[in-house]
Amino acid sequence: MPNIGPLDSSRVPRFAGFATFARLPRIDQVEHADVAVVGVPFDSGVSYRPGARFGPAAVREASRLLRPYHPELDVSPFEAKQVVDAGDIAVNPFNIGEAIETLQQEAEALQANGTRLVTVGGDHTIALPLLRAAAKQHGPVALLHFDAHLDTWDTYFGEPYTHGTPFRRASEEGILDTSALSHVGTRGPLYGKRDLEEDRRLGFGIVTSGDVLRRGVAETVDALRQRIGDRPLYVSVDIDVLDPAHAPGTGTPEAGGMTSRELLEILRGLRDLNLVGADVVELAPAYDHAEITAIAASHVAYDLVSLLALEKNA
Ligand SMILES: N=C(N)NCCCC(=O)O
Ligand SMILES: [Zn+2]
Ligand SMILES: [Zn+2]
Repeated sequence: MPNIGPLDSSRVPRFAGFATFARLPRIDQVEHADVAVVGVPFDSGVSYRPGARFGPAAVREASRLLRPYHPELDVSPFEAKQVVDAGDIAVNPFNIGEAIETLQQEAEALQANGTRLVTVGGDHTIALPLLRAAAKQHGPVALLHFDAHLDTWDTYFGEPYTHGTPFRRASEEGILDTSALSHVGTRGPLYGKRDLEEDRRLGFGIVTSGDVLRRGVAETVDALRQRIGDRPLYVSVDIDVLDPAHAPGTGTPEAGGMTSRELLEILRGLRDLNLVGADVVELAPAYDHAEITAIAASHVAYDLVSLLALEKNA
């Protein structure tokens, strides 16, 4: 049986009908999903502008124009694999601890039959339970973290579970492979030099936004690939890695970021690694204009799905 693809846009115009990611079938319309795009409308962990809870709905709307063939990766992801929209994982907006537990359980349940997840947030808090779920299946994972921020801070207002702390917690929990951790696109003022020292102590390598500019995409990709090797890899994309010109719709914007072209080019350089899961987070549509950020996020999600579609064992 061929995989069920998106709605035929020559019969039903793209702008008509329910918004699922890329107009793909819902998870209950297929017997087995190889790859699922799933939303997590949660933003109770933010430190500045709220609104990422509306990210999944905005990505679905902005993804209506995505087409079924990826020329740069030479793959038709929805033919190669059964890709679905798994809807949203509903979590408690008033209790971060409970939300994290629920999300971990639901992600584990979705993954149980070998389905690989591309999760659309939601704020960056959600990366922690998603990493826990990935590590449960694959052991400690290599992490490629695209973000203006380190997100390895210890606490905010004494609270350990926030969108600025997921990778500190993940590191403490032993679910990251500390020999292959990279931040990409880092920039902006910090609280102090100690932020960098502590981050380095956790094992992270940093490719700043300026490094990407100076070294270019090809050298950046080479260095990242060498570090990752054949380890199980989780990719976390905070959309604020992009310059506010490319992603105004986000909660903690920082000037001097990457272009969406650079980000997509780097992602395309990641083919034939052992990608086990990914997320795109921190899209806050209320600050967006003309869907600039939502379109960027939906293309990032499409590229991540395409990378998973190329995986031999996914
Ligand atoms: N956007 C994310 N994930 N984190 C930003 C935290 C930066 C801060 O409030 O100091
Ligand atoms: Zn960030
Ligand atoms: Zn972040």
